[in-house]
Amino acid sequence: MAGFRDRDKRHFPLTDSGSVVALFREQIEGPNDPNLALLSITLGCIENALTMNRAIPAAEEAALLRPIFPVVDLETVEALYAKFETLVRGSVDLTEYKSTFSSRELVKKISDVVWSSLSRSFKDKAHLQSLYSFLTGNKLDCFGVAFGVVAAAQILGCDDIHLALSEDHAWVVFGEDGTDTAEVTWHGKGNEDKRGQSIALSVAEKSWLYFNGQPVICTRATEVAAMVSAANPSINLTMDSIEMGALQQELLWLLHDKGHLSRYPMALGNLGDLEEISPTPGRPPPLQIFQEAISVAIKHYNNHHVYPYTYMGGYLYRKRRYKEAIKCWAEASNVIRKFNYTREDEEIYKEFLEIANELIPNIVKAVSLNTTDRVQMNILYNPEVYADILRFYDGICEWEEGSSTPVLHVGWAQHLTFSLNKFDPRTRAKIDVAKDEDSDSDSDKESNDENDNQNGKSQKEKGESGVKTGSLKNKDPKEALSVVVEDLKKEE
Ligand SMILES: CC1(C)CN=C(N2CCN(c3ncnc4sc(C(F)(F)C(F)(F)F)cc34)CC2)S1
Repeated sequence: MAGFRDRDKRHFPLTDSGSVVALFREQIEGPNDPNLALLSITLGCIENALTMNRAIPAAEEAALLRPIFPVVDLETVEALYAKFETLVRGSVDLTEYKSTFSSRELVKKISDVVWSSLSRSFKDKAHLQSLYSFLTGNKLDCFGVAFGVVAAAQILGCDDIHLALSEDHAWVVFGEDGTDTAEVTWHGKGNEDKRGQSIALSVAEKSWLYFNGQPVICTRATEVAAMVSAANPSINLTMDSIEMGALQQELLWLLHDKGHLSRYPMALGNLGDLEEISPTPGRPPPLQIFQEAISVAIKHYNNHHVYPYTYMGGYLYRKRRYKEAIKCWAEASNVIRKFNYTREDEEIYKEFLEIANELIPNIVKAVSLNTTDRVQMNILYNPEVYADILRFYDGICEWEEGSSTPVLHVGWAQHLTFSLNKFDPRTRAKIDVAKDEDSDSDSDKESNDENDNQNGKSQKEKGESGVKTGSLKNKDPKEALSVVVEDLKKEE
């Protein structure tokens, strides 16, 4: 049973990042499970102090010699912890739930306790992910609600209730073998929340949102990693708190060194981004961290995560390593083609839209203008780059195939033709698009659809009800693209 122990209290007052790291280190090293509520309140308190109401530019603040890192007093954290514990224990009568393992009813009850305390205000602002926000402002974002349910479960001694994460949604797993699932928060805008329902219903749609059965299942330590990853150093749209970013980076390295990021690609991606902003001496470069995230996704999640490739692609794009960036985006598309697009997949749709309609056009514009840089110019004469752009689009076409919601529209075609036409015609003639072998995509898509095939519907037949878009696999690229462009124009 988690509680605020004397050994925890000894760390307070926290006066600098080192004392915060020491508290997290002791909590993670055990012997007991880390206390999620204690750590979330503490981290949220620091984030609040470092990012909220910091109207004065840092330079002036420094001139005022005002200490920036907040002192976190034991009384503050203890009072908020007691408030959370009183709310949770006061609302859930455990004698009503007899079994050793948690039931769906208990999970729903805990979710209701968090849910009913929320104010009805704006939910997708920043800094709404911690229990500090919940306890001082009754506000949580959708991740924060899921995290709050798990922190409350820990206080109740429900050690079988854990956080499950996809790339854009969070839910919980529970029960004897930890395979029961339940929605505990909402997702996106304008979607009715499905709290209490099991996820199985949604995974049937093979949507990216539910990862098609490959979510990150957290332990208490990975739940600490999620809390740290969800910390938000931004002060406003243009400024980040250096101190909060540095603290987040130090905590992620602590978790990394303890092996708690070894099944959490997005946290590794976050760490890679932080290392790009401010490299830690003696630590691996960002690219190596992004590569580690990709390897984890391949090893543990059957290569069903998109973000490891877009983390690396974004980094390479910023470093003007355009050829390698485009290869990453082709790999990202190779992941998304395994899914069917559903209306709750907007976040990843926006990701691919930005790559196709902004980043790749910017690259072909930049290299065709910048004729001095031979290396960059060569991109438009490089059949591999051209083939990777075709692979990128082919994955999106396949993503759309058999989906209930269309992905592509004529705007995509305009950017597609703009980008491809910038390539030298001889280069376009050089590539050999794989004919319709039994490529892994068929097996991937089919393996996802085996239940469809079991009830007699092949992917194609299933595709009848969905949107049909030409896939490039078995056509000459130019002919295939003209099919895609014509189809899209017809829809206009
Ligand atoms: C390459 C990118 C566009 C840069 N940032 C990306 N992020 C930022 C960090 N991020 C995350 N980073 C760590 N953990 C999680 S758990 C999670 C989520 F499940 F969706 C939740 F909980 F619903 F918000 C999201 C997320 C989501 C993806 S992807």
